[in-house]
Amino acid sequence: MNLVELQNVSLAYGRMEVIKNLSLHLAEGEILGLFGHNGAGKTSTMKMILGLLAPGSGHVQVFGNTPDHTEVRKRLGYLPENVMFYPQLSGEETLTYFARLKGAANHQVGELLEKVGLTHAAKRKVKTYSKGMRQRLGLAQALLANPRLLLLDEPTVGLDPVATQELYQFLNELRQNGTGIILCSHVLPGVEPYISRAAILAGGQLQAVGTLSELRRQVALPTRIRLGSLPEPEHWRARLSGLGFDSRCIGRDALEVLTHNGAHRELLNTLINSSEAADLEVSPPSLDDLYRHFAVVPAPEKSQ
Ligand SMILES: Nc1ncnc2c1ncn2[C@@H]1O[C@H](COP(=O)(O)OP(=O)(O)OP(=O)(O)O)[C@@H](O)[C@H]1O
Repeated sequence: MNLVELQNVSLAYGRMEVIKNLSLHLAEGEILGLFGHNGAGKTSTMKMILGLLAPGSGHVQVFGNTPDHTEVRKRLGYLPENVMFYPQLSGEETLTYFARLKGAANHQVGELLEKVGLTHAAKRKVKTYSKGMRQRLGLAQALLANPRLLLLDEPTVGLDPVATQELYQFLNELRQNGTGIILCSHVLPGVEPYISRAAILAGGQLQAVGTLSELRRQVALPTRIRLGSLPEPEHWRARLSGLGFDSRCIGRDALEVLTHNGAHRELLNTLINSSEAADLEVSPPSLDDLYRHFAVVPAPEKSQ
């Protein structure tokens, strides 16, 4: 059974339709990256899964039930885009409060504070927390009661690079234990290795969904080859041009070549057999490249 199932869902605020005929699912043990421009409809989609907004048409099911079902709420964790807490409560009091609301065991409070690296600040009032600390507390709150489904809206906002990587590794562990995760982020490179599938929204419509390999097969985007540590980049540029490859200089001693239709294999053969073999980096189209290709906003609906 899918943890989340959206079938032909549409949603309007007043007369403005912001989600159009959206069908999407999330299986157990999957991390689905939900991507799109500002105003694409990511948060609205999450709110429908949470039962905070009802679709105008179509169906939303969570664990096979309607989202407002009490059992659904108990097994769901949510980190909103803007985390808000009572400023006068300490981190520990905040988490204890949410633990009571969610029926989570008390020992989870200390464990989760430890997990998100806030033990040292547990007794401090939340109003003295930095942005990243509030975000960590928000994550701890979302993880109370061991949810089977996690909805994370921009979870890495305010986190430093190490904390961001730790968060993704932790989400990966949860995924391996069967938790399903939907996460929205505008920072694509960091999340790329961790998502099972990407769903790309633009103007409230699903433009593409699939694993990165599936999305790559749908479009003919170039493979990037970067040649570094070249003693004479201009010499190499001319040589590559003779072989029919356009390249551009990157910094003092590197070149980048964009190859199409599998031509990177031919180029790699040539380069590997060269006596001056340089540092080589081969990159298939990235999540960022795919996003730029698919997230095309219909003109009248551009970013709000
Ligand atoms: N309460 C509301 N009332 C009216 N319109 C709204 C409301 N909330 C969102 N919208 C509109 O719905 C559309 C989708 O907004 P939503 O917040 O879902 O986008 P998003 O993809 O999460 O954007 P962002 O990346 O900026 O967070 C936007 O056009 C937005 O202006």
